[in-house]
Amino acid sequence: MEQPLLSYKNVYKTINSKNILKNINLDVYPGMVIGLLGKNGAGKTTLLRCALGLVTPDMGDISVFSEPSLQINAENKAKIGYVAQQSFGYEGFKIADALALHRSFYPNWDTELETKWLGRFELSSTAAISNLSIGQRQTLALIMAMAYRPKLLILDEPVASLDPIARREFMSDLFDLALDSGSGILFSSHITSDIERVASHIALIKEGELLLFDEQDEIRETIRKVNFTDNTINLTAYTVLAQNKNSAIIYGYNNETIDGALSINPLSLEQLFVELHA
Ligand SMILES: Nc1ncnc2c1ncn2[C@@H]1O[C@H](COP(=O)(O)OP(=O)(O)OP(=O)(O)O)[C@@H](O)[C@H]1O
Repeated sequence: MEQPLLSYKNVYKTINSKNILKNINLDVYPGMVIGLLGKNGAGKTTLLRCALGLVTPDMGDISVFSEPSLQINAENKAKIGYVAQQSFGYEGFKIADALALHRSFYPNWDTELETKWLGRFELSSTAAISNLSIGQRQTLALIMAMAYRPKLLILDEPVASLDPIARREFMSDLFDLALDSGSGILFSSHITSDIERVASHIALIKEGELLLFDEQDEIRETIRKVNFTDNTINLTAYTVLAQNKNSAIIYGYNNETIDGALSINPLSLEQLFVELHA
């Protein structure tokens, strides 16, 4: 059977007595583009940093290319692309020099892709990195992470500072990369429309818990908001993601009748996100 590129098994992390990650189980396989959606402080960055061995879990196992994440060898490290939420080195460099240095670490560097993206995002190779805007720095960081066609790409809010056109183009490239190179991509975002546009799978994290992880199509088709007056309604056939006196968010709905339901409505990803945080 195909091995996951990245696998979290029963992962817990506590920082300063606060439970930041609670029993995370998640597998990233080749071809998957997983959108990790969660509020500020939900644990997205911590989850991503655990995969890179930058944060050590208290319990559970994380493997990357079937190796423990805390002991990834150099060959496997070169197959991972990572763009952090902020921070970008190469201050004092021109774009061309920074790219030349970065490229020298990666034998599989795709120069054509580099040139195409520099052109597309209007980055001049003679520009000084210290003069770039935040969005331009983010774009360059993305080029640096993607041009060696990593097998596993981990992106922490990769497009937050990009304008809508750049975001759209970058997101579509991301999807192509996964399809062309059989890579797996795990990216965090608050922007539900971006996730809807490119993610094959959605992982929804709330207060350190993965509430939902599945194919986007499955989520779209089987998530419903059920309204009712009598909260003895029987929803045991479904995964209930949230419930109050008069409504519930259920998962696994297949167009059947639910006795006692006043209405059963589909939800967009944004509506689902809002409902789960109400
Ligand atoms: N090194 C740390 N020391 C103390 N608290 C931390 C540390 N790292 C993370 N946390 C806490 O863990 C929680 C999750 O943080 P994390 O950065 O993973 O969230 P996030 O979902 O990425 O948030 P955002 O969308 O705002 O980037 C937050 O409450 C944060 O304050």
